[in-house]
Amino acid sequence: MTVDGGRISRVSVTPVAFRDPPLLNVVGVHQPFVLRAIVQAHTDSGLVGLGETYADQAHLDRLDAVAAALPGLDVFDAHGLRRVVVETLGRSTGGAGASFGGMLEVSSAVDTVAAPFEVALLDLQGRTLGRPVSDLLGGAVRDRVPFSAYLFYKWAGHPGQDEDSWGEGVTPEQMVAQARRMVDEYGFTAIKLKGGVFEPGHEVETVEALAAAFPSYALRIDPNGAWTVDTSIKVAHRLAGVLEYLEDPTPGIDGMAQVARHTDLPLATNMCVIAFEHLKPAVAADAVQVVLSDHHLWGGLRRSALLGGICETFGMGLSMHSNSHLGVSLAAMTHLAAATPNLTYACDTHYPWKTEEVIRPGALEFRDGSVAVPTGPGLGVELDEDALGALHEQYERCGQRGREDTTYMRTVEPGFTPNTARW
Ligand SMILES: O=C([O-])C(=O)C[C@H](O)[C@@H](O)C(=O)[O-]
Ligand SMILES: [Mg+2]
Repeated sequence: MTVDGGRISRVSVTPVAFRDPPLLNVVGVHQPFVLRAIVQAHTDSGLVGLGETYADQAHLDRLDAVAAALPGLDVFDAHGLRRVVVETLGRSTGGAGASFGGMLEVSSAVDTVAAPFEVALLDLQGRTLGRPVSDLLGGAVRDRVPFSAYLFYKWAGHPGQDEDSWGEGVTPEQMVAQARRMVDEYGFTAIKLKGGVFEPGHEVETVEALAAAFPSYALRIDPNGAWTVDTSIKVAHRLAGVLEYLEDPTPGIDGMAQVARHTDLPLATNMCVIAFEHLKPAVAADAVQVVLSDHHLWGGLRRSALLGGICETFGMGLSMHSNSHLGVSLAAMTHLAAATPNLTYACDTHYPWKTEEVIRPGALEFRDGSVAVPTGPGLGVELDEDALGALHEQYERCGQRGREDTTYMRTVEPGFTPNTARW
C-alpha cells in the first residue's frame, strides 16, 4: 500500500515581530523587535505543514517568490522543492547571497530560502504518516535534547523604555546573576556567554566568575571574531581547562587555523564554516574542531543531518547555533538534534529571551535544561492563529523591516563601529 501525502495547494509566508531585550553583540545591539516569518504549507488533502525563518525584507521577497511556485509539488518530493527554489531564485534574484544583521553572510540564498519549506514538507510527511519528524530523520537517539543558557551582556532596557525584568548585564556579578536566573528557571547545565562586546580581559573575568559560581557546568564564550589571532591564543591559554570550547575567537578559516595550532582547546564556529563549500578548506587547515549546525542556514533538517555525517567522518564535533526564534524553530531544532547521534553538545537557544509565541502552549517545555522530543505527528506543534495574527499586526506596526544591530547601536553611540578583530 502506498500512502498519498497529497500535493501542495497553497503556501503562506507570514512575517511576525516579537519583543526582544537590548542584547549586545559584536555588531551592535538587538532592536526592540525580532522579525521572523512563519511558513504554512497547505495540501489538497487539508493538512498544514509549518516552517520558520528570518524575515528581513530581501529574504521575505525570495520566500514569497518560492511560495508562489510550490503549488502542485508532492509533499514527499524534497528534491523537487530544491529544484523550485534554485529555478525561482535564479530568475528573481540571480541567486545572490544573503546577509543577516551584518553577522552572517551566506554565499548562496538557496539553502536559507529552502530551509523553512523543507521543514514544512517534513511536518506534512510526518502528519501524513502519523510519525514525528525525528523518525523521518532516522529516529530519535535521545528522547530529550539538552540546550545551553545563552547569556548576553545587555542594557537595562531599550532607550526611552523601562528597565526589563533581566536588568543590566555588564559586570561579572550581573552576568552570574543572569546565569543563575536562567539555570533556576530552565535547569540548564551548559552556559554560553556572548562576547565581543567589552575588551577581552573583562569578558575573561566574566567567564572565570561563571566558572567559580557554576563549577561543574560546561562553559563557552563566543566573541564572534572580535579578537586578533594573538589575543585569541592568549585567551585560549588562560581559559584552557575552563571552557568546553572556544567559539569564533577570530575571523576566517586562516585566522582560526593559526589559533588552533597554539591550543588544545577545541575551536568552534558558526561564522567561518557556514556552508558545505567551507568544509573542505576548514578540514584541510584543521581550523575548527566543532561546527555549529543551523538548519535555517544549511538548507533544512536533512542537509543538517548530512553536515553531521561529514563532521563525524572528519572527526569534528557538532553543536547547534541559534538566532532569536519562536516555537516552530525550537520544534525543528529539537527533532534534528534528537535524530543526530553525534550532536553531543548542548544546543544554543535564544528561547529564554522571548516573551511572545505563535504555537499553542504545552508541546515544548524545558526541564533540567532539556526539551522532550515531541512524539506526535510531524513537528508536534500547532499554530495559535490568534497569536500569529497579533504578532503579524505587531510586525506591521513596528516599522522594522530588517535586522539592524549596528544602525540601532548608532542611535545611542553615533561613532560605534562593529568590533570584528578589534582587540
Ligand atoms: O553564535 C552566534 O554567533 C550567534 O548566536 C549569532 C547571533 O546573531 C547572536 O550574536 C545574537 O543574537 O546577537
Ligand atoms: Mg557563534
